Amino acid sequence: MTLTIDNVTKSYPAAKAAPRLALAETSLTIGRDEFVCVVGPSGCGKSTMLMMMSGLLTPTAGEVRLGDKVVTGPPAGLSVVFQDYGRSLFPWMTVRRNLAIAGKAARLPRAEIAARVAEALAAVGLHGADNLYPWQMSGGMQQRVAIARALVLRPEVMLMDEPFAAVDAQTRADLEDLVLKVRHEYQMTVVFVTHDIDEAVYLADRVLVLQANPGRLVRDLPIDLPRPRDQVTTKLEPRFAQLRSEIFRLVMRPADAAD
Ligand SMILES: Nc1ncnc2c1ncn2[C@@H]1O[C@H](COP(=O)(O)OP(=O)(O)OP(=O)(O)O)[C@@H](O)[C@H]1O
Repeated sequence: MTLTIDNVTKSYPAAKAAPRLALAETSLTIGRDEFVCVVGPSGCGKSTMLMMMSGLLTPTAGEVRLGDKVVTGPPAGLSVVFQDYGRSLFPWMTVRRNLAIAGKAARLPRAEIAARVAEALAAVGLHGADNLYPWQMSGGMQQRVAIARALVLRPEVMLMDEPFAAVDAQTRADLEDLVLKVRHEYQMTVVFVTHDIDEAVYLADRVLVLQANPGRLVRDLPIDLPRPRDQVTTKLEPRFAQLRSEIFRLVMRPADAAD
């Protein structure tokens, strides 16, 4: 399904000041099966854009569409994974129950939920972890559980908001490869917000660069690196370094610099 942002503006009300313009007049289309990373300095509206795609926030002007339907609340066929797995998983529930709850909310039959939970746990490499509690697992394992829970819905679109920002470098590299694998297996469109430019270049088919004050899209850059990707050889490619420098310059330049 195509995800469309059509001339979207978002401002937040402020108590004793003019509303804060978080994202200004932004338009873009994300095609089926694309992997799009969103980068930009802090406060440029990355999470705001993602939350409007998820239907958890409403645009002040313009519209978001999934397929030909305007997004007015959390749509079917779309899952979100947040950075803070500690808060998004229920610590008093086993892994199996944490995943099953997503299927119950979608009113799936019990047998279907059980099959999807097993499938999702196998997809993230946690086969056999059903009866553990989140607090018995490492941060990386908990984020795998959060990804598995998103997969239970077999989403067409997965939105990820800095999902690997809180884990160590090796775990992060493993999780990056995991997300490339499950994206392929579940044939999902992925929109992935990150502060890490290397991560964006490694994962994405396209990188969207935003700038702040107000948040706006300044570059939509195709990532022409060969697939399948590999943490060592891909990151040592001269083209990887060129793309990373181009994006770094865009992210770091002053917001009022001419295009
Ligand atoms: N609920 C809110 N109420 C008021 N202002 C908000 C709210 N959420 C975000 N903002 C403001 O909107 C702007 C964009 O915020 P947003 O979190 O989308 O940026 P971001 O690029 O994701 O930032 P970061 O990289 O630091 O997470 C910021 O100036 C932020 O302070």
